[in-house]
Amino acid sequence: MNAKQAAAEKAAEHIESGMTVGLGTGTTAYYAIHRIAARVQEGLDIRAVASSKQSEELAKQLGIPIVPFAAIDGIDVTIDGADEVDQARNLIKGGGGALLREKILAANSTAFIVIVDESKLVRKLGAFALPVEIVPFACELTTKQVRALGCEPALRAVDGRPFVTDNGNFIVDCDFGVIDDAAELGCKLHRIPGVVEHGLFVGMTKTVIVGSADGSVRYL
Ligand SMILES: O=C[C@H](O)[C@H](O)[C@H](O)COP(=O)(O)O
Repeated sequence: MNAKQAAAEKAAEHIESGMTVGLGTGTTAYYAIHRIAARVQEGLDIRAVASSKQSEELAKQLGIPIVPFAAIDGIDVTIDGADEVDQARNLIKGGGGALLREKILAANSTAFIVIVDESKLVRKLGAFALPVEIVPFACELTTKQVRALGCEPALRAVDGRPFVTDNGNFIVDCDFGVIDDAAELGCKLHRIPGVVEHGLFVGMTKTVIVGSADGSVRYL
């Protein structure tokens, strides 16, 4: 078992029958979805809402009952990965482009469990370029305002074309260097018209499960 799988499988133990479960996105959440699906096959009775089309497809293929966002009024537990985790459990997310739906799930969850391997742990956020989701029609103007906050934004592209999120938006990956005050930066980004959401998750989780290569896990 690898480190991501170890963290994911420990997180899946937190799910009980009757719960509404938020499914994250990415290579670590992938293992959680598989483990949850195995538990569903064993009789676990849950419904789930997915943070991306990719995770929704996977969950459906594996037999997890999926409901749309509009069908729920809250989530019991969301399990998701992260790109960086600092010592105060603040996160950078969005490496896979799913940050908007992920943040909505996290903000509406009683418990938000983050699953990572040791490589994601940092003293301060910022080595990973911060993903910021922006509206396509004002891409240049919005990016200019984001740049004025002190970063070098790069429009995310795939095969030479802008990457488009599940919500029809673009992502700019913003290198701010070390982020001293993530909450303040998050507020500044939210003030820019055209910014839909950013990948700073500040004070949103109390539970980070860190997996190690030997298959052991610890809670941060
Ligand atoms: O948009 C993607 C998400 O925020 C992912 O949870 C994050 O990028 C971590 O992904 P992975 O588990 O693949 O490293």
